[in-house]
This record gives sequence, structure tokens and C-alpha cells, in this order.
Amino acid sequence: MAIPIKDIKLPEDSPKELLLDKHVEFIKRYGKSDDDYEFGMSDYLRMSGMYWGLTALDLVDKLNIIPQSEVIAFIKQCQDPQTGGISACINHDPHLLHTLSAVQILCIYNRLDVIDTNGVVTYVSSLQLPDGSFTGDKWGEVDTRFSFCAVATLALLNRLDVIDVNKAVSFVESCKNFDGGFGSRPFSESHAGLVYCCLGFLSITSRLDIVDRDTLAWWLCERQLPSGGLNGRPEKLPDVCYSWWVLSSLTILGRLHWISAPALKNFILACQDVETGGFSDRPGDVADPYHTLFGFAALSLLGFDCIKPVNPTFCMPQCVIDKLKIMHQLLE
Ligand SMILES: CN(C(=O)[C@H](Cc1cnc[nH]1)NC(=O)OCc1ccccc1)[C@@H](Cc1ccccc1)C(=O)N[C@@H](Cc1ccc(O)cc1)C(=O)NO
Ligand SMILES: [Zn+2]
Repeated sequence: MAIPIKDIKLPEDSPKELLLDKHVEFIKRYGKSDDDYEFGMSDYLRMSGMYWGLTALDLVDKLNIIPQSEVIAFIKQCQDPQTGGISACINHDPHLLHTLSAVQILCIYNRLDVIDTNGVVTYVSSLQLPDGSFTGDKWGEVDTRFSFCAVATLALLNRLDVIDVNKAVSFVESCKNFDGGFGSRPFSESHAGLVYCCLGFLSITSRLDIVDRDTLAWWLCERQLPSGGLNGRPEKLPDVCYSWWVLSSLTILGRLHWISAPALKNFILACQDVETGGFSDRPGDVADPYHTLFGFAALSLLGFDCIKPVNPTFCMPQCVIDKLKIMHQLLE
């Protein structure tokens, strides 16, 4: 008796080509009329939403369709003069997630001069706890996501010296599971997004030696379903953003060739919305900038030459990482 796998069937008429121009239009339109769309530019995610849209545009060499001066003015208004942290939106509390998004955007523009970078460095180091872990903000939630955000932000500013890297590494190591994966805290379930965060963290701290490389690579390949799509955990449905979390992780491990690329490419292209442009999580759902960036980034890793090479550790154009000479380890 066949054991049912939770998966989807790709619609017959799914797009088979990359509709690049429609996606550029989608991102451009999204920035303007945020009343048409709910979550993308909703305030609590706005800084991240800008990172997704601008990085997607830069990956297809269309960054210049957005006025840089407006973005820079917004980011400056979001830096808190007291703590040095940066918030999702004006008058919101600073948070590590949005501090990283803002620093990523400014690196893409090569305009780190417009913010108080020493303030950012002070803010990030103030969030490290005695056990080496990091909280996301002053409210104290600990999660390996924040370990990644902390070292990614500091690496982009070339200031990893201000934290206790060895203690930070031992906390992430304590979150490694028997399946080779990582969870948000010790003994938490493995999840592809958290695997990406922990591998990105270990890449930046050059400690990929602690990873059970082939056990984890095997667990990551197990994410691929008959539809060609990838899920984030066993028994979950495929979703285009997991294409990025899993492929970037396999690339850091030097095991990208273990996944079936043609089947995955088919699934990602099927998630394009031929009407509005943009990518959705699965065929037929509503497109958003988040799934559009991760669709582009995954296709870039799969070798689509109409999309610029993307750095698997930082999810930024490789040319930006090269220009800033940001050190990080990758396994061959
Ligand atoms: C907060 N968040 C998520 O939780 C998404 C939701 C989702 C998208 N598709 C399926 N679920 N999940 C997500 O990013 O999971 C990957 C992940 C999990 C944990 C750590 C890192 C990545 C998304 C935003 C979103 C919300 C709702 C719908 C689409 C996007 C998000 O901000 N992701 C962050 C990473 C992240 C993930 C989870 C968090 O609680 C916070 C941040 C990101 O990619 N930044 O560049
Ligand atoms: Zn998703």
C-alpha cells in the first residue's frame, strides 16, 4: 500500500519560462501602492520587505528603478539614537532582524556612511547573553536566528571583534540535532530555515568543522518531494522559499549537486504569477516580494545566467560581498 506523501501536483499550464520583466514590474508596483497588498510592506516587516525587493531587483540588475535617496532617508529615520539599533519602521522598537536588513541594503548601495555604524555595533553586542546566545531585542527572546543576524551584521561592518565568538559558537553547537540539523534552541526540532541560519553563522565564524556534513546534506535532500519542490521539515508541503533555505545550505556544505536541479527548477518556475508577476509560495497562491527574492536567489544558485550570482551565506549579490571583501568559509 503506497504511503501518501503530502505534496502538490503542478498545474498543466504552469509557466515554464522565467517572466523576468513581469517580476520587475511587480516589485516596483509593490513599493508604491501598499494599500493594494496586505503583508509585504506592512509596517512590522517594512525594513525586511525593502531588503527583499531591493535585493531581488539588484540580482536582475534593475536596482536603479527605485530612488536610492528615499530608501536612505527612511533607513536613517529608523535608527534609534539611544540604542543604535534599527527598527522595521519609523517609531517602532529596534530589532536585530531589521538592523541586519538595513545594513544589507546599505551594503548593496555601498552607503554605510549614512548611519552610525558604531551605534549598530554597540547595539548588536549588547544583545549577547553570558551563554553566548543572542536575543532579538530588549524583550529577550533567544533563538539561533538571532545568532546569525548578529554575526552577519557585524561581519558586514567588519566588527566581529566586539562579541565573544567562541561562546556564540558553543551555543549554536548545543542546538545541533541527531539528524544533523539545527533548531532555534537546544533540543528544538530541526527546520530548514534554522539550518540556513546556523550554517550561515558557522560560515561567517569559519567553524563549519562542527557540522555533521553528510548527515545534514542527506537530511536537506530529503526535503525534495515528487513535485520537485522542497519543504522545510518532514511532512510539510513544498514552498518556494524553502528552495532558498535548503539550496543555500547545501551550497555552503559543497553538496548542491545532491539535489535534483531540473525537478526543482520546474517547481520554482511554476510558482510565478503570470498575471501580477512575482512568485508565490506554491502555484496558484498570491505572490509577494519575499517569495520573489527567494525564487530569484534559488534560480541563481541553480545557474540561471539571467540572474546575477548570489552569495549563499548572506543572500546578497556576490559582487557586493567581493567588493566589501567579507570573509566567510564555504566547504568545497
Ligand atoms: C517572519 N517570516 C516567516 O516566518 C516566514 C513565513 C513563511 C514564509 N513561507 C512559509 N512561511 N518563514 C520563514 O522565513 O521561514 C524560514 C526561516 C525560519 C526560521 C529562521 C530563518 C528562516 C518571514 C516574513 C514572512 C511572513 C509571512 C509570510 C511570508 C513571509 C521572514 O521575515 N523571514 C525572515 C527570516 C525569519 C524567519 C522567521 C522569523 O520568525 C523571523 C525571521 C527573512 O527571510 N528575512 O529576510
Ligand atoms: Zn515560503
